[in-house]
Amino acid sequence: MASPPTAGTDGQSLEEHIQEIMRASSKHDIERLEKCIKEYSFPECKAVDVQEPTTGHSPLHASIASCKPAVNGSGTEQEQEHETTDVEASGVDTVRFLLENGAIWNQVDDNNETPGCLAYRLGLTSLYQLMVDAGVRAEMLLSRLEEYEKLDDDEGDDADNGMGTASPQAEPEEQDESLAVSTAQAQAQAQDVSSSVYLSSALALSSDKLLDEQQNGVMMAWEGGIMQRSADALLSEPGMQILNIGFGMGIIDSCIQNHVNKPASHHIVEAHPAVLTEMRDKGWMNKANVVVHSGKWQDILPQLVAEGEVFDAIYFDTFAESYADFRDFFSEQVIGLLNERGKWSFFNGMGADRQISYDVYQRVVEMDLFESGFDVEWEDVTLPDLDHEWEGVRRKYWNVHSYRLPVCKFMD
Ligand SMILES: C[S@@+](CC[C@H](N)C(=O)[O-])C[C@H]1O[C@@H](n2cnc3c(N)ncnc32)[C@H](O)[C@@H]1O
Repeated sequence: MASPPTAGTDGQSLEEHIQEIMRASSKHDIERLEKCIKEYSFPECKAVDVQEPTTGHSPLHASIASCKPAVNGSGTEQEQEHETTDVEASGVDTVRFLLENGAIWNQVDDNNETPGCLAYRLGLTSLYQLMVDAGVRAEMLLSRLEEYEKLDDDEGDDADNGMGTASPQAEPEEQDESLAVSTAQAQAQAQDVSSSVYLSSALALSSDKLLDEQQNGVMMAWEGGIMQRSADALLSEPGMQILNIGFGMGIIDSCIQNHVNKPASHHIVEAHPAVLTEMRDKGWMNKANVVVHSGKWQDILPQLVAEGEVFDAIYFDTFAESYADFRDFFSEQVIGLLNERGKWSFFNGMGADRQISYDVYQRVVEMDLFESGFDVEWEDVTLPDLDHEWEGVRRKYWNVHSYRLPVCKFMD
């Protein structure tokens, strides 16, 4: 939140203004909120974005928190449920009103929760859904703005920016540092490494993980189940031509090699010199049906298209690249490489450090895939308990319970 001035203009202190806004929010008093928005215009901070000093709650948090289902009620269970539903309905109106008046969807409180995280934790489904919708709108708007900016910028600039730059604020230059959690931004912070830095950094490979120089998890063995299911989803019959982008620990490539539906040919694109050395040491360059392409997919894939290579299945899982890179991959490259009845998939880890980001990204990706001419089906994969997996890893990048495995095809 931008710091508001210390005194109001009507004799009331700013703290009193904030208290009034928070009270109106928790009571779902839209009339009073309307008045607050009109009257308390802080030059640097909108009334809808104030934060309560002891909890860091925004008006959105307050509106949601007061919908919390009562634990000790006197009525029957049914009556309690009914009460909760009524409160939630008035919460929905208030949250909608705040969002329409510019409230920031992903402002975090002192508990590191966005309003959506709070709604999720409290099991308030309709409020959670409203916050997901708000996140999707903000992310889509931002990604469109970025496209316009890109058009204005020098066309050949391929500088990497981590896993995306999206933020819910409409204008990137107006971003406030304390509101830094958005889906794509969370990823950027999670990795905190650009593609060019990553590709020239030393790597450490152990039996259960591949780390970069800053101990970011590039790949971890717990993802093995996801890789197996992804290979199963793609290899529907023997004798297919498959392309995998990003070798990492070679988990999915081993699943492909050992699959009951053995592929006729198996191409792998890998850009990191240390990973390529490991591949060489482990004999991947000499396997009968394997072709390894050393270099970035951005350079290799256009060559494969020019050579007329076509695949029945493609898997995409790179590291330290932006969402814009990924979008370039599926909007520009897949069309030239995938057989018209082929299938492709990708590692769906965007926003996976909190449920709301994961859900927002799923919708954003779905829309972008649709725009590029793909249908996507999602399969749920239950994950094991990951609590003990993160020792020695800089940041826990996975914080959602189940994995949604995408299978994409050209639209009919
Ligand atoms: C997350 S790992 C892949 C893990 C793999 N799916 C597995 O099952 O072990 C990502 C890999 O992509 C590679 N990579 C990153 N950027 C790349 C790029 N632009 N082109 C090709 N490979 C890239 C990384 O070096 C790394 O080996």
